[in-house]
Amino acid sequence: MVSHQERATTTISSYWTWWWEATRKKDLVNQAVLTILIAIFAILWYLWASLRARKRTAPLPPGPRGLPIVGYLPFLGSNLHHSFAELADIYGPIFKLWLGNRRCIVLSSPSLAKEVARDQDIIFANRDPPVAASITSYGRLNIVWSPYGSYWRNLRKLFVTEMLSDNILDRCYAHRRYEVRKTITNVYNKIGTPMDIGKLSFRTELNVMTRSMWGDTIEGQEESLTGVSFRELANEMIGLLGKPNISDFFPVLARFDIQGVEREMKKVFHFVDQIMDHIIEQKMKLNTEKEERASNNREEKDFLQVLLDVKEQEAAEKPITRTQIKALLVNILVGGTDTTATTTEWAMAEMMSNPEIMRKAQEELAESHLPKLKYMDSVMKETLRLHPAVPLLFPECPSESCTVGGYTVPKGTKVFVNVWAIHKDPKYRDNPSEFKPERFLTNPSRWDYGGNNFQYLPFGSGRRVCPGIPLAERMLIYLLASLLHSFDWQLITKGEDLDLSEQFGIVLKKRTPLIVLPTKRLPNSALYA
Ligand code: HEM
Repeated sequence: MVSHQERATTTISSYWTWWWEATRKKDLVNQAVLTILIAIFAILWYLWASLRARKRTAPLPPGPRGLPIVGYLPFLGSNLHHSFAELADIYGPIFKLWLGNRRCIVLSSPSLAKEVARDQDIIFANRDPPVAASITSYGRLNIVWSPYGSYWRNLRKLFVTEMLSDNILDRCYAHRRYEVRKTITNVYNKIGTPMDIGKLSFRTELNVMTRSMWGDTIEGQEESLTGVSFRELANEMIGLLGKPNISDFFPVLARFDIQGVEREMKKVFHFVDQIMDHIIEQKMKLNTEKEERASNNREEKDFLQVLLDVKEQEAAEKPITRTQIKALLVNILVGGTDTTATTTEWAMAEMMSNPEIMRKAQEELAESHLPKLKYMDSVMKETLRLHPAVPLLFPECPSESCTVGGYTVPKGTKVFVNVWAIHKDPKYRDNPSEFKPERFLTNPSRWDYGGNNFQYLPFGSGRRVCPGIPLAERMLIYLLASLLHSFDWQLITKGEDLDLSEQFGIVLKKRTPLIVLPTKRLPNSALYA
């Protein structure tokens, strides 16, 4: 029996012989016929192959149509995460829409979040910074906006090992303690006066962060330097980062800066940059003054000092420039303060609406110390479930076209993961709109912050998961526990229904600030000093 393969080989070789013969004998007719046949065959084969490939490519996800040029922008409400959740109810957990001339895809289920954050994490490890963020990151030189690659990896590693190791965080406890005690004394001195919890938390967390980063290098000097306090500048910067900007939806219009966001940010950032330079110079001056400073004594170093030491190591494998140091410091300040302050405000607001939960948390404080505050930990987890500080994470931008949930996601699409919607999906929890810390008490290891359980992602997941988790956890619990331990809190108008509505931005804020009245709780006034 002659096999198919043998038969095919015989056929090809007989054609080849014919072609060879025709060429040898210079039989031009046969030669031309053959060439045309081969060309036709090649074209047909190419068409057939590309048709098959096209058939195999998955379709784009479904989604609303929108208008020419502006896309779906005019139909979205001010709370983008709510609008996306409503569209997911209609089109399913993966849908596509155009925002201006940017194609966007929104994912709203744990399994889809897993596909991008774990199964295809390298493709989705890139981000697309808004114009304002490009300015505050000195052109993508910080951790959050730098492209995925060795620069990002080294910077993140430096941050995690030099600022976030358990050892260093425990050492920084003194800074947290100092700043939180300062806040408690201030509140005590103003007892009976209404307090804005968001502002109070922001001031405290900002001071904790700056103290951990550069100690008291410029304490009180920044205002005389720029005429504005660092707190006001940080606030303005965060406001501008969260402002919807036409330039981000229509990159071709970016150079016109129609809303002036870029101009405004450059103005604010000029002052921030000045302060950063001043801090670095002061630090370097202090170092030369204290020549015999125990430079090898890691115990004494703050984060800026560690970075300056890396900069000075000329032979360092991965040297760092002054601009990169500034980019990193600003990143940590912006990323670490508003998120923690806003979460503290939400936790207080939810507890003010649920006095029984507040009572249980205060009771636990009377009995246990910080590391053992299981109920308080559940309050924080539940707060971040209902009000995740970054509800759509930072949009990812796939580096190549790929398939997610059976649909094509083209390269360069903006991909949002609606964590807020996942957290409130009744498929995964009972009464999802109810504030109920008890749901985190049973099986707490199932609900860690590390992004391993795709039903709960307040800090994101995958390669670009928030590296600040250990610091955030400590800052959140310590401040909240201190406020509850030292004071009782009342709403200004007794029996008023607290407004718990949200305002979307780079951080998910409470629409109306939480203003409450503190009263003394501890028996001994000396405990407030
Ligand atoms: C309540 C507190 C916080 C929340 C809810 C939060 C949330 C997040 C989220 C959702 C991301 C994006 C993750 C992703 O895309 O998968 C992120 C990234 C980041 N966060 Fe946080 N964060 C908090 C506190 C902090 C703190 C205290 C710091 C620093 C001290 C910090 C520094 C960063 C940085 C540097 C990134 C960028 C990581 C990267 O791109 O590799 N965050 N955070």
